[in-house]
Amino acid sequence: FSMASSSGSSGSSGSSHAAAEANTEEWCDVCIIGGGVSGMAAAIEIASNSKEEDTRVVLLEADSAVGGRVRSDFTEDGFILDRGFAVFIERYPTAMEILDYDGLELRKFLPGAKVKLRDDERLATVVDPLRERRAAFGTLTTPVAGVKDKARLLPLFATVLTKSIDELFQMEETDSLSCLLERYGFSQDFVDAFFAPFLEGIYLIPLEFQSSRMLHFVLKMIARGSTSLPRGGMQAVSDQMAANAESKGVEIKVSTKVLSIEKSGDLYSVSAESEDCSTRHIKAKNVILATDVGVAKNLLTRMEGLEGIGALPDLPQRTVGCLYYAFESPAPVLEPILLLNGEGRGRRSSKDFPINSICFPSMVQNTYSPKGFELCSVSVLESALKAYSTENGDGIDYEALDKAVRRQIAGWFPDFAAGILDESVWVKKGAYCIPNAQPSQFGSSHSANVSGGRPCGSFQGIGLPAGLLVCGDHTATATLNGALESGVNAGRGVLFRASGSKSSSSRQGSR
Ligand SMILES: Cc1cc2nc3c(=O)[nH]c(=O)nc-3n(C[C@H](O)[C@H](O)[C@H](O)COP(=O)(O)OP(=O)(O)OC[C@H]3O[C@@H](n4cnc5c(N)ncnc54)[C@H](O)[C@@H]3O)c2cc1C
Repeated sequence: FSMASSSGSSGSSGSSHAAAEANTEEWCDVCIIGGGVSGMAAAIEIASNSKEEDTRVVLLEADSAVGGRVRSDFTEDGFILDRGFAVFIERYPTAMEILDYDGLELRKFLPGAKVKLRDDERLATVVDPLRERRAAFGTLTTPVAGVKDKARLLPLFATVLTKSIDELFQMEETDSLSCLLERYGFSQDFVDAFFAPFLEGIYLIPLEFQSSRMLHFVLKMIARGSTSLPRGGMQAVSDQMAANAESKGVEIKVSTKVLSIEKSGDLYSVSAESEDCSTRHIKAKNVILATDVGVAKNLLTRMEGLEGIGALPDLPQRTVGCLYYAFESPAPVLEPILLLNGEGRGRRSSKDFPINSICFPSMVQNTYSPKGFELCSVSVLESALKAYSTENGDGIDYEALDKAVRRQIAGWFPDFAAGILDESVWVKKGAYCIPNAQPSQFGSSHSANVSGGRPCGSFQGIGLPAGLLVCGDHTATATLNGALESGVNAGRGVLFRASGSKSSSSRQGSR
């Protein structure tokens, strides 16, 4: 991450255990590597359902706090900066099972979006017909969509609402762009103005590289429920999971980076380096590898007998950027709604027009800014970030990107332009570039586009020894829900092994 003007976020209370004893050897039943939401879901599943009362579950997290890609920073002057713009999609089935929504104190976005169209100073409003009952269907998307496009929304919504998630994932797969243009017959103009900025903001990749399964899945989730932000930022999701796991006896050790896994007899030996550079060796009956796909591949490849994993093609990863601005109230848009750049090709996610979407998180959840101030979050996709990569190619020219972003926002809100262009009025609070934000969701043999999660006892088709399991969003869908369900799968895999039962109720396969 690269960021400015913010302090670190709070870690889990498990951090107190992180001070390593030098070169000690420990023992546990389950060692979980990675404290993102998938690893924590696995830990909770095991700790909640283990038949053995004294099952010892240890979770090792390389970073200084849990959460992985679901983290926030808290500035000293009272702003919450999620590490990349993210929303909480309430309808996710596994999130509904695992998380305490009341505890998150969610505040909802308005359904729909406001869209900046080319050559139109006003922002057009797109209303979700299913939840905004006051809107007559014909006026839903004016002026974003023509009459034919409005009519074509009906079969799309009928599909996502009448089919179950599993049925949607079983439909013939194509890329999302072909699906929208050819299967549903939408016009290119409507796709460019609405679907592209909306969906690409969620999946971080152009529609042609995105599975139609994900298109149907995300539309179903959004049509059926609300999107929202937690009171404590997205980090609250991770902190709640960590607290839940710890309350059930899981030991979370942060600042503990796993260097290797070895199999010795029936046990695994996990070596990890702590912050003070001491090494800890943990013997475990079971290991769950809950890191991102790149780290998982590296650790597995170095294990005896699994060297073949190294020859597998790397799963492409998607990068996303996010800029934050703080300014005195009022915000240019007073409703809690997402703003999309619907200006079309060449004027979205390009060098001169880098913005994909904008949000004022403080209008959704007022904890995101101190009283009297607002926060603006600007999402910038990979193609625009590339246009601002530094000469040596390993960084982003944030100063130039910031200028282009301000110019573009000022064009959207001419009445606020002077303040937006003035760095002392709209103060840049943070700039993030998140590489490996999401694994590819389409086009390779192990894309992350599987409902329920792939079998956790293998890595991209290569079987793993008993007791070694893999989870993470790269094994399901590249979403919070995918990560959670893959973690539950892996947890059940461990429980199944412990039970020694032959009758499979585990989720070694799909849920
Ligand atoms: C900016 C952004 C916005 C997003 N927005 C949304 C959204 O709106 N809706 C949605 O559904 N999804 C969204 N996602 C996707 C979602 O956040 C991820 O799919 C999910 O969080 C992945 O969780 P995970 O547990 O699989 O992996 P991770 O979160 O990557 O967790 C892996 C953990 O392993 C740790 N680790 C790595 N190496 C080691 C090691 N050697 N030893 C110990 N620990 C290690 C890492 O530090 C990390 O904590 C977004 C992602 C990003 C980046």
